[in-house]
Amino acid sequence: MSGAAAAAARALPKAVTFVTGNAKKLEEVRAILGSSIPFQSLKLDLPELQGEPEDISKEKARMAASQVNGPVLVEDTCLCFNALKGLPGLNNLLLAYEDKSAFAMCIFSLALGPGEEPMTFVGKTAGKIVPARGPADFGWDPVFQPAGFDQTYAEMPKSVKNQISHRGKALALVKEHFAAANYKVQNDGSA
Ligand SMILES: O=P(O)(O)OP(=O)(O)OP(=O)(O)OC[C@H]1O[C@@H](n2cnc3c(O)ncnc32)[C@H](O)[C@@H]1O
Ligand SMILES: [Mg+2]
Repeated sequence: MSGAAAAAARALPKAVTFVTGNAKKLEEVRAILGSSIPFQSLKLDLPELQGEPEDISKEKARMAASQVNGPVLVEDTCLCFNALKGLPGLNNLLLAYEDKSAFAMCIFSLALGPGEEPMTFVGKTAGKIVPARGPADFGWDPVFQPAGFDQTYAEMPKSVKNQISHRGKALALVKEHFAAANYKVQNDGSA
């Protein structure tokens, strides 16, 4: 991707499709992107893949782009306390460990269409695992307390979470990319 400086506008056949089956994610992505990147959302049944997070994400984007036959954005998130990925009983498992540090990581991959090499955008937020506090309506939000804050993700206002979160940071990079790449949508998502 080197040397592709402030390019001429690249035409996209339609608006970007954000592929997810997770309503809470979608809510946050909507709030963070606002009107900066026009997108529609779609739930696709994609196989669960194995491998390195960035490779998984790229492969997910490739599959989604061929199914959608257009530009797609996909996202994978993990609470990276080694292998423990927000499983029920997480807290009890972690009682056995002295080190409660963790980080939330979000990887977005953007594929502009079928056969196009996906680009990835990673956001990380460091913190620690704590006994659950706050509303339990989104995954592991109640047990993740970001570094420098005394509230868990679940306790803080959404606007604060979105500003400092793994997802917010990754989407800031996506936005930068869109601003620099100057994509032009030919048919504004009416498909
Ligand atoms: O369709 P996709 O987009 O893949 O959605 P998913 O629900 O499968 O989402 P992931 O595999 O990326 O996420 C793994 C788990 O982490 C949870 N999760 C993702 N983002 C989170 C966040 O910001 N806060 C708390 N939990 C989150 C999510 O609810 C899942 O249970
Ligand atoms: Mg998933």
